[in-house]
Amino acid sequence: MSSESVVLLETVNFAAEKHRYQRRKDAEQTPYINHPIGVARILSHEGGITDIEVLQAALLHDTVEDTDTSIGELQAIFGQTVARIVQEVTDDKALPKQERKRQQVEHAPHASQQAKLVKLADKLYNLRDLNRCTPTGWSAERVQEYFVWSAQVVRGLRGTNPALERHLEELFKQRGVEL
Ligand SMILES: Nc1nc2c(ncn2[C@@H]2O[C@H](COP(=O)(O)OP(=O)(O)O)[C@@H](OP(=O)(O)OP(=O)(O)O)[C@H]2O)c(=O)[nH]1
Ligand SMILES: [Mn+2]
Repeated sequence: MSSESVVLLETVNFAAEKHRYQRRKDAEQTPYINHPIGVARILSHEGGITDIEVLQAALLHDTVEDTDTSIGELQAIFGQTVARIVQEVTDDKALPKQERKRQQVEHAPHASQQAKLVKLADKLYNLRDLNRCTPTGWSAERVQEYFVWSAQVVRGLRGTNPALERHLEELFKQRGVEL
């Protein structure tokens, strides 16, 4: 087996252990790990991305935001580049939700190319997930608002990956949201 396959298995195993007790917000309570795996898979399968550190960061992208994982821990195990990409896509959960959402829009254009790729795939996965089913307790208005806010973030990520951006554009168009 190639050394990159070994690295990816170590990474997906780490993420699976960290997200072990988390579930998605859908009625079936899908295991949360399906999301980071799906984000990494969008990057490789649809985005044509082969940069191993980007794929690792995709697998780990919600560990710091949503589990007890620290950036230092990621740096020690997976190295500085992977840790830095995850840091760039991690929201500060100490901030009020509205401020967190505003900062994503503000920070998107200044992120590294690697972080922009992870962000694009994250949004693409979550928007497709919203089309698949509505999270428990979400109104149709809240779903539409998530599309409108996502378009504001994606606007700042443009010029990064044509294939992913084309898919996102189509999803916004279906919702009547201007990109
Ligand atoms: N569409 C969808 N999303 C779900 C589901 N379960 C969990 N999520 C997560 O919920 C987040 C979006 O919900 P919000 O209410 O806007 O945000 P919050 O959880 O941070 O408060 C996303 O976080 P994120 O990945 O960190 O992205 P971001 O939206 O914060 O950028 C997404 O991964 C689900 O069943 N469907
Ligand atoms: Mn995510």
